[in-house]
Amino acid sequence: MPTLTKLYSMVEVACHNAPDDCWVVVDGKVYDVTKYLDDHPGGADVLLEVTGKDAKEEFDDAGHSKSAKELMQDYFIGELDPTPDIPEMEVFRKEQDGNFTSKLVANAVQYWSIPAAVVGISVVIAVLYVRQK
Ligand code: HEM
Repeated sequence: MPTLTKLYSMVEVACHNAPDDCWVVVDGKVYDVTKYLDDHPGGADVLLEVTGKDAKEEFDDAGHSKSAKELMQDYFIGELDPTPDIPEMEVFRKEQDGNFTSKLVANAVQYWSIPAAVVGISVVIAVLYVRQK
């Protein structure tokens, strides 16, 4: 039967970095070694040095035995989430200048200048036409 494996981000793992809350990552697997600190034959210090971090290199350097690797399973709590962190979306808002009058003027210029020019030119042409008669 398939089992559900909990996924942890590296950000979350990094929060468990104390002697009373000590997680380590080895080969993409997350271990809570808090209760093993005092029993670890390599000492608590080496584990505390890599707590909240990926300790694959240090773990391999120590040349752990097969039985040590089997023992690790007792402390396994989940796997590292392979999904890359998605940067938070930034919301861009057009600057609000808050000045009502200047906005009104800007809108008037934008939307009324052409019709007003057309009307003005038409009036001038009409006046000239009437005077000629
Ligand atoms: C759940 C995780 C771990 C378990 C269960 C574990 C278990 C053990 C065991 C049983 C030994 C005795 C030697 C052997 O049988 O290989 C040992 C030694 C050692 N471990 Fe770990 N270990 C763990 C994680 C780590 C990590 C992350 C590091 C490095 C940061 C580390 C560093 C060492 C060192 C330096 C020794 C001493 C090696 C020696 O004296 O030759 N261990 N460990």
